[in-house]
Amino acid sequence: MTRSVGRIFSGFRCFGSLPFGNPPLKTQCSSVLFRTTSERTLMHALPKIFGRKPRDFSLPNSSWGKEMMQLYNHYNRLSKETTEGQEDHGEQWTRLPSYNRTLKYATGGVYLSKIIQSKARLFTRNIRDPGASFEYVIFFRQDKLKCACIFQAGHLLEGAPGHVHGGAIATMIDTITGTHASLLSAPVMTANLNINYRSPIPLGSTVLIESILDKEDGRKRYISCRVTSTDGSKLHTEATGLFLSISVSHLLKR
Ligand SMILES: CCCCCCCC(=O)SCCNC(=O)CCNC(=O)[C@H](O)C(C)(C)COP(=O)(O)OP(=O)(O)OC[C@H]1O[C@@H](n2cnc3c(N)ncnc32)[C@H](O)[C@@H]1OP(=O)(O)O
Repeated sequence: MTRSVGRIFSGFRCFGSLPFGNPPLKTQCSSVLFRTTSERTLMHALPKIFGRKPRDFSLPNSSWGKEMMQLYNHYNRLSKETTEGQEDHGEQWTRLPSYNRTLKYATGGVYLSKIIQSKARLFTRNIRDPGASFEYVIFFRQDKLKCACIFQAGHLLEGAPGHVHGGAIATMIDTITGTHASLLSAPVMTANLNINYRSPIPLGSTVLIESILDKEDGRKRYISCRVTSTDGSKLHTEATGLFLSISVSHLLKR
């Protein structure tokens, strides 16, 4: 039990950055998660245990439009160039892989059924039809002071006719600011979100969501966020969030 809780905690440290996909994250997470030979063996056996390698939802698919692809290529280029050139570590961006069963994959399949029900899926990744709901990819800067998310809103996210539902926008804001906070000090939970909706987001369009760390104070992380058009000229939404780092036992309380 204690060991399982320990592994879950390790998994949370990689909450937004899982041991598959991007090489820098793989190194970071695997050093935490798979220290023993048996754990490494388990890691190699994972595809057999789960049948196949989990789908990384943050990679391009056929539904991604021109703007989504342009921005993705932009951040991807910055990630590769700075990684290869080792020029400026502060400006180095990294793509975060994204799975629909984050904690299960982050912990190499070791989890407590009390926390993860077998049918549980990450809210933003539970519709497999490409382009129907939340298409997004998050990049973070290596110094973790800034995250950038490219978000294309699918037809299932309608609120006001022809526009994205405010709750869907809030979900994306919680996702990027929560991911940002968890990169700084996982595990975290959202304590407060304040959102101002400034201009509606047309359904099917692509927007840029950027988050910055405003302040750290003990267990508290204050993160603010702006949703804009991809060229930054139009402000759609502004938000601030407070995230509190928690102990794993907090999640076991019922
Ligand atoms: C991969 C995708 C990532 C997505 C991330 C999504 C994350 C989520 O959505 S989490 C789900 C939504 N959030 C929740 O359900 C959280 C529910 N709330 C809770 O569990 C608890 O209230 C929790 C954990 C936030 C805080 O509880 P606890 O750890 O006991 O802290 P507590 O002792 O009450 O407060 C600690 C400090 O924070 C402050 N604080 C707590 N809540 C708030 C709040 N809402 N507003 C302002 N300050 C607050 C307290 O005043 C206190 O301040 P100080 O230390 O200066 O006295």
